[in-house]
Amino acid sequence: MWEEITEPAQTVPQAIQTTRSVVWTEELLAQADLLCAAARECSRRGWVPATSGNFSFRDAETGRIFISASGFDKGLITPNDLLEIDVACRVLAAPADPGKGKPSAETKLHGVIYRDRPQTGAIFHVHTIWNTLLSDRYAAQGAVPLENYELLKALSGVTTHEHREQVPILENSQEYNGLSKELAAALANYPGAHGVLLRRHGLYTWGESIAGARRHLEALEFLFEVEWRRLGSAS
Ligand SMILES: CSCCC(=O)C(=O)COP(=O)(O)O
Ligand SMILES: [Zn+2]
Repeated sequence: MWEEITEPAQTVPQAIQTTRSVVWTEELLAQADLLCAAARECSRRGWVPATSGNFSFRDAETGRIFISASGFDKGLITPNDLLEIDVACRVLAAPADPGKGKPSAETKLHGVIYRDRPQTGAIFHVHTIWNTLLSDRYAAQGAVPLENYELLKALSGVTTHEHREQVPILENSQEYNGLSKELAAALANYPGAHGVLLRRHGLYTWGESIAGARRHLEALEFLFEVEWRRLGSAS
């Protein structure tokens, strides 16, 4: 485990006016624990280096959304590092620790996915070597094609390896209003997609539950590595 480093975040989201701390029910806290365990596992696998990555879940019963705070080591995340937001990405409640009072810089992207994929129960964002390389390699084509792999069946709704999964690629940007519109367009243009890549940045994937999002993440990252190695051995 890395020692905690308390450097300030490089990207500073909007200032937050919040007067209350997150109120956890037993059921929500169990989900928060699951999300944080998955995020820490991503860190152990080297998928969220140097404070990158962000994670959220939406409770199916209440519609309440919780997202990771910005700019800290996600390998150390606990439920105390989650903020509650509404569908418009306004902060409703924050951790008591003022250093954790800002939601992910990429909160708006989570909001677009929850809005435009209404069945979504969790969203994971990771920066891996394979997704970063492939997002650049296929940028001109606009999407990474993954086809005829057995592990495609780990993606919800896919029942055969004879499937062509397209993972759309967006140009990276620090301007999140514009990027949100690009993301909404990609979700509309690729209705079957289980993830979206930001070029030279990372992957967003989601699922109907935390376990579903985690399964999609593992499958896509496995397939990205296979695809990159296949391209290398083919040239
Ligand atoms: C050093 S990572 C740069 C920001 C980023 O891409 C990311 O995934 C983490 O941002 P957050 O505000 O969610 O910590
Ligand atoms: Zn990122």
